[in-house]
Amino acid sequence: MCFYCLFVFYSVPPPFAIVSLSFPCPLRRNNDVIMYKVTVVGSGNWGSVAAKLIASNTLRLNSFHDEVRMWVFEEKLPSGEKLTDVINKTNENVKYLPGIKLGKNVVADPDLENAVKDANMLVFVTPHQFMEGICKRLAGKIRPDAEGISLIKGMEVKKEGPCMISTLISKRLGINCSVLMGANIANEIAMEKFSEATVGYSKNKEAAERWVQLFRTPYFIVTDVQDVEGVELCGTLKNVVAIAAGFVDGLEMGNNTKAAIMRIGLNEMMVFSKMLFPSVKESTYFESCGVADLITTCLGGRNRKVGEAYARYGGKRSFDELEAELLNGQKLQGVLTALEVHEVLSDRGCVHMFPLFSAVHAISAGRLPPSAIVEISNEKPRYTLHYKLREAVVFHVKK
Ligand SMILES: NC(=O)c1ccc[n+]([C@@H]2O[C@H](COP(=O)([O-])OP(=O)(O)OC[C@H]3O[C@@H](n4cnc5c(N)ncnc54)[C@H](O)[C@@H]3O)[C@@H](O)[C@H]2O)c1
Ligand SMILES: O=P(O)(O)OC[C@H](O)CO
Repeated sequence: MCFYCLFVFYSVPPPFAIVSLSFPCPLRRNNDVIMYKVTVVGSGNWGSVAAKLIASNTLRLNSFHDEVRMWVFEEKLPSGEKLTDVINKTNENVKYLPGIKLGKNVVADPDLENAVKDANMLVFVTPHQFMEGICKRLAGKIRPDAEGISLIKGMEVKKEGPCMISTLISKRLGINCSVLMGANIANEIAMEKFSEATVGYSKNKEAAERWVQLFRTPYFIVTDVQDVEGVELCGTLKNVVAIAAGFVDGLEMGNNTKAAIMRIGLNEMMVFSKMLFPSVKESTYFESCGVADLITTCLGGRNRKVGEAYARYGGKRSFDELEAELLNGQKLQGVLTALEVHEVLSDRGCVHMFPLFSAVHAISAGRLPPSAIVEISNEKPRYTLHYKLREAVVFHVKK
């Protein structure tokens, strides 16, 4: 029900309200049936901004239910109040997105099963390490006609091999799952500064277009590409490069070195993606999810920030400690992803093809000093990009 209808419902005496509500709502452009109900699973920094973007559109678009439910991993604030209660009272996520109103139609809900039960559009946006547990809890509890989208930048490595988060969601919940990635530092989008994003889908173009409609605003431009793996791997792997960029900042190596790290990183991202999924399109790297996200994350992201601090302390303080000190409950993805990438590379016997990814893992695991990150950029490249791409694909086919 829209705000006008709610107003009629509560302020007009019952018999007249029923008559009024049986006419088409004057605030709706036509009398479409409302078909889609959205729940956001996650309420961190990006999760809260995603809820804000979506909530501004569900109010405007006929086919979406106005209310947007947002699942909150409940926690107590220093005041003793519950985060969910404070969000619902103030319309602000005071811990993960202070100072920004989410929209009155965002309802925070600490009960995961309750939050998803009526939704047929599920937006997943939690740190990737929590998704396995969340999927276990949700299996069999969601609508069978639900569609999913993952905004999560990360992957899992299982015994059977690497598993993208959208695949985990698809398999565990039995639903189609697209992805949305891009140059999207959440705090900037919260302030409605212009940015772009990419929706990646595999088969269902219609669903992808609906996601574009749900997220797109005049300041948040979303396009779709048929390359779900390419888009998701861009978002996942750039976090490893961002850690490297942070090391370079901490070592005060300057802009040329950082640009070199970004170039080498992009190269490794492309080769790694092709190795896992030969179908990944090179053009995807020129969408917002590719080179643009790599740039923004290496300039202004949280992975970069904590990587910088790690190098400034000469590797003497752990990432966990620095994350807790600098990010107030927000989570880094890059260190865990570097480990996951390393496991894939070791398993396939091709660590040597990825000196930057491997150095980030070795440094963050404390086996090399932060300065090792620039030593690898002194190495003569042993392959051209095309040679590497070919080798990666051949390797994949052999496996
Ligand atoms: N913040 C950004 O700028 C940004 C932008 C684009 C994509 N992303 C991606 O979005 C995803 C979510 O990041 P975010 O920034 O919204 O989160 P965040 O790092 O700001 O917050 C951490 C969240 O995890 C929750 N949490 C803590 N323990 C948990 C548990 N055991 N189970 C479930 N949840 C738990 C916290 O309550 C909080 O909501 C990540 O994959 C990130 O890479 C973030
Ligand atoms: O702050 P980071 O490093 O998690 O990066 C945020 C976004 O992914 C940038 O698009």
